[in-house]
Amino acid sequence: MERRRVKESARRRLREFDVGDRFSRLPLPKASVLLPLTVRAGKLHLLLTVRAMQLRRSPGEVCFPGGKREAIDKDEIDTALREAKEEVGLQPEKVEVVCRLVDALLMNHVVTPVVGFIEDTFQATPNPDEVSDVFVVPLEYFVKPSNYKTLPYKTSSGYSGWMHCFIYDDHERKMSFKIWGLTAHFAVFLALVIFGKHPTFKVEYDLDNLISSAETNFMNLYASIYERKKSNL
Ligand SMILES: CCC(=O)SCCNC(=O)CCNC(=O)[C@H](O)C(C)(C)COP(=O)(O)OP(=O)(O)OC[C@H]1O[C@@H](n2cnc3c(N)ncnc32)[C@H](O)[C@@H]1OP(=O)(O)O
Ligand SMILES: [Mg+2]
Repeated sequence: MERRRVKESARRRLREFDVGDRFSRLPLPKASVLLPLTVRAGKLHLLLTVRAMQLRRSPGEVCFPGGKREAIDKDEIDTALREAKEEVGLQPEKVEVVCRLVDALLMNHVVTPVVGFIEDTFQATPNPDEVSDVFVVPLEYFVKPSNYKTLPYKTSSGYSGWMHCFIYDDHERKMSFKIWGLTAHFAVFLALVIFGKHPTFKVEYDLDNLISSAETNFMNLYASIYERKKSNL
């Protein structure tokens, strides 16, 4: 009963923030990630992966199941579900897709976060070519962390800013995970959407206008990178 209530309240909030296919036609290559939500002990948790060390890009970093769009994918949701199946053995029919949130930019790709509920009994089977570990974090950690800092960054196109960095200690497994950059950006936004409260650290949004400020941030970043590219042609 508690599980049903927690999911219903999250579902309602998420639907208000669904961008649908609003950003689908941006002329950049596409990638998607799945933000898999599960309810454990009455609380929402997010499933995350650790990338295999032999991957060319971002080896050993924490990220969501996901990857680049392929020709067979009909939309961003298809990409996220296909990649989640390939990487952690999650069957697409076992995911209740709820919404797409505002995109982000990484490595010249538009990355779409797709949010879905998965069963609390799901047992991941990581594909060792791409994933070395799978773990879950209470979603609330991304608004009320015990170990948090910001990291500066600068893109090759000259854009500079800062990013969130969380250290999450999984006491049961006696392991620590560093969650930062794009992955932390999506986790924080998801937690803000669902909990609708102020986090214990500074964020890049106007919390009274979360949807419009997230879209404005994205379009400003897009314009600063993409318009600069066009002017270099
Ligand atoms: C601001 C900078 C940051 O945020 S970095 C901070 C911390 N890191 C993060 O937040 C991670 C962010 N990155 C991501 O989420 C992902 O890289 C995104 C952008 C979603 C792209 O997905 P990604 O996982 O790289 O792409 P992908 O899954 O399509 O492919 C990954 C590589 O694996 C390869 N691959 C594919 N299938 C197989 C297979 N069966 N066996 C072996 N290898 C396989 C792909 O060819 C791909 O390789 P490559 O990257 O093209 O060299
Ligand atoms: Mg991947």
